[in-house]
Amino acid sequence: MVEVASALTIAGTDPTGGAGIQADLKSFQEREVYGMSVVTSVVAQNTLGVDDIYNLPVSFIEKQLNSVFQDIVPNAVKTGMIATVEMMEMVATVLKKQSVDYVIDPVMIAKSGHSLMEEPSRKVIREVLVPLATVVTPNVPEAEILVDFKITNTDDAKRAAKVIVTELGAKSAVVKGGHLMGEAIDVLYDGENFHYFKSARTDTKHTHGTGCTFSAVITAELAKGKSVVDAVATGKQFITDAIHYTLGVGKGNGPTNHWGYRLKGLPNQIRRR
Ligand SMILES: Nc1ncnc2c1ncn2[C@@H]1O[C@H](COP(=O)(O)OP(=O)(O)OP(=O)(O)O)[C@@H](O)[C@H]1O
Ligand SMILES: Cc1ncc(CO)c(N)n1
Repeated sequence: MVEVASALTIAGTDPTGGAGIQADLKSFQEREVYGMSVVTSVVAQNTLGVDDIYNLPVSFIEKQLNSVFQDIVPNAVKTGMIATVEMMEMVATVLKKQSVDYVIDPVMIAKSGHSLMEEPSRKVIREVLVPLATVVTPNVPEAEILVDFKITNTDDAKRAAKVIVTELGAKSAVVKGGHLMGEAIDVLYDGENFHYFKSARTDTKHTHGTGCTFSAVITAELAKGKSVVDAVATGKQFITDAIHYTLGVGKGNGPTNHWGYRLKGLPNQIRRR
C-alpha cells in the first residue's frame, strides 16, 4: 500500500476533456494525488465554444458531496464552475463543516466568451465562498469583477490580489496574467508578501482550460501538504509546460498538454494519429 493524498474538485464538465472536471482530474493524476469529482453543471462544450449548460439540482450536488465526505475526506478541495447562488450557498455550508485547504477558481466566463456563472452569483461568490478560501485564483476579468476596478498591468493585479485578501477575506489570492500583455506574470499575495511567478508568453491560441489546470495543480500540491507559495510555483511550472507542449487537438482553442512537463528539453513535435 502507498500513502496518498486526495483532492476533490467541485465543478462543471467539458466532454472534450480540456477544461472543467476533466482537466482537474488529469492534473491531480499527474501530480500523484488521488482525484475525486462532484459535478455541478453538465456543459455541452468543445474547443470552439459552449453549446449548452445543464445545471444539476442543488439537492443532487449535495448528495454527491455527502457521498464523498462520508467515505473519503479529501485533503484539499477545489471549486471551479458554480453557476448559481443556490449552489454556492450549499457548497459553503458543506465546506464550513470541514477543515480542508480550499482553492477557488472563480470561473465566470469561458475563453470563448460564454458565461458559465449566472449574473447574481458574481456578487455572491465574494461574500459566500471567497472568505472560506485558502487561495483564490482569478484571471484578470474575474478579478475585476471581484474587486470592482480595472486591471491593465501587474501593479493593478497586485492591488487586486491584496484586496481579495484584506477586504474579501481569503487567506491568499493569485491574480493570473494570462489576459495581460508581455510576459505571463501571476501575482500572489499571501497576507504578508507579494510573490511573482513569471514565464515567457507562448504565442498560441491553445489555452482552453489553462486556469482549471493551474488551480487543480495548486490544489493537488496543497493536498500533499505543500505551502501556498510552493503550490503556486508548481502550478505555474506545470501550466507553462502544458501550454508550451501543445497537443494540436481540436478545431478551435485547443487544450493544454497535461503531460507536457515530461517532455521538457525535447523538441515540441507531438503528432496526432
Ligand atoms: N500564452 C501563454 N503563455 C504562457 N503562459 C500563459 C499563457 N496564457 C496563460 N498563461 C498562464 O496560464 C495560467 C492560467 O492563466 P489564464 O489567465 O489563461 O487563466 P484563465 O483565463 O482562467 O483560463 P481558462 O478560463 O481558459 O481556464 C497562468 O499561470 C498564466 O500566466
Ligand atoms: C466546466 C468549465 N469550467 C471552466 C472552464 C473555463 O476554462 C470551462 N470552459 N468549462
